[in-house]
Amino acid sequence: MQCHHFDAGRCRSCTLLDVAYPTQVADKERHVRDLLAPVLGARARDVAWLAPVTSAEGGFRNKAKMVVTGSVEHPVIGILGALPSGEAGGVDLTDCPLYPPTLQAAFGPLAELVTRARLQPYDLTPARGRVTPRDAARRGELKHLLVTVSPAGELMVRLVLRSQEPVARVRKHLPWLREALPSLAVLSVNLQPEHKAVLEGEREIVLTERETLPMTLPGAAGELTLHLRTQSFFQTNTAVAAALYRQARAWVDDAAPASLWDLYCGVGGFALTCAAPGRQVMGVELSAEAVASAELTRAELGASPEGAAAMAGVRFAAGDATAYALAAAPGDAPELVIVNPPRRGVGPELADWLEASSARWVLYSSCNAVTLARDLERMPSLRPERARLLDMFPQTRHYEVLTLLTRG
Ligand SMILES: C[S@@+](CC[C@H](N)C(=O)[O-])C[C@H]1O[C@@H](n2cnc3c(N)ncnc32)[C@H](O)[C@@H]1O
Repeated sequence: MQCHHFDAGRCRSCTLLDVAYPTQVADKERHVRDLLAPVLGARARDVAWLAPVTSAEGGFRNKAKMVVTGSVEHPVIGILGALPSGEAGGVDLTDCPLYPPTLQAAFGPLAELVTRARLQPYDLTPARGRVTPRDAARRGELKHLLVTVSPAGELMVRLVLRSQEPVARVRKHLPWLREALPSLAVLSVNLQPEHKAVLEGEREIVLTERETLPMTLPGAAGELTLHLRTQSFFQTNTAVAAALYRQARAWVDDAAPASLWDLYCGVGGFALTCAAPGRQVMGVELSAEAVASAELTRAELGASPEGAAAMAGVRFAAGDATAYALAAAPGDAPELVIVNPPRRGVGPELADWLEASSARWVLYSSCNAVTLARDLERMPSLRPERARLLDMFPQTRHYEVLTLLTRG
């Protein structure tokens, strides 16, 4: 992949851009095997590694998390980086080649919305000394633009604002935005009043009638449409996410558990893919918005004659995954537990509970092999039997790895 921002030194996010793609994938597989080898010891030889799932080298990111700098008249949508002058400032990344053309095309109309609705970009540089009310007023309103594109090319746009003050102006210009950006499905304002480096706040105001973005993925048996509400996690690379859920479904079907949990379930990708008639499925997730998204998909799938039997046993709950597991006696565990935690891993408490539990299989999907190795160390009774690397994040050192652990 070629990138003029990388070549000019304006953006260095793609740390592997100089490395040929097949070498990136081979290095990642070596990395995860090397990390797991000391933890697994002789058991490392028994792991059946499937060929890695590769990705398109560019245009694969379904979500842009952009900082907005510059002025109302000339907003800069991109990142905070080093300007040629050496000072920190906004770097325009609207043509970043990691985004598909449908996502790149959204930034022109969105920049114009900033100007029309007078959305003063927020000054994200750290405040020096005492901040007077006048300084605070000058610091602006618009912090980030969060844009997600669905496989059908529809968009969810979230404006992260300091306060509610500009919301009426955004509403006023919504009819214009719909015309300028016909692919707009969901527009919302997220309020993040604090002056700190946090991407988004807790409060969300949805300005469109539609509240969810349908993400239609090729599934194991036909298509699967997952609903995505605001404030819900979705895997970054839609095509590789679809492959991840298909692989999970294949391994779960081989194990054929009568009951399973999907911990850290997000909008329910694993739970809904792995549901089957007669199978009890419980998804647990911290974000209430993500759980509402998963519930909506379950209801939709359950309304069709083909889906009704599979969805009959599916439930979701909002809450902490570890607390949910620890509230159950280890002997009451389901036959199979899927875990897909954030980068920090499942942590010692949940790993110890899984180790002591009656679960016969754990399907662990990890975006950080360092914490995966640490968690596996605490689960010596659960032996990785199959594993597969899925290259969710080309051009970077990151990757996803899925492994099926079987109680030895
Ligand atoms: C890597 S994402 C996986 C989401 C989902 N499995 C998927 O495929 O899209 C991790 C998820 O864990 C959720 N999460 C973070 N901390 C959690 C916790 N303590 N308990 C439950 N869920 C949590 C996040 O909101 C996020 O949706």
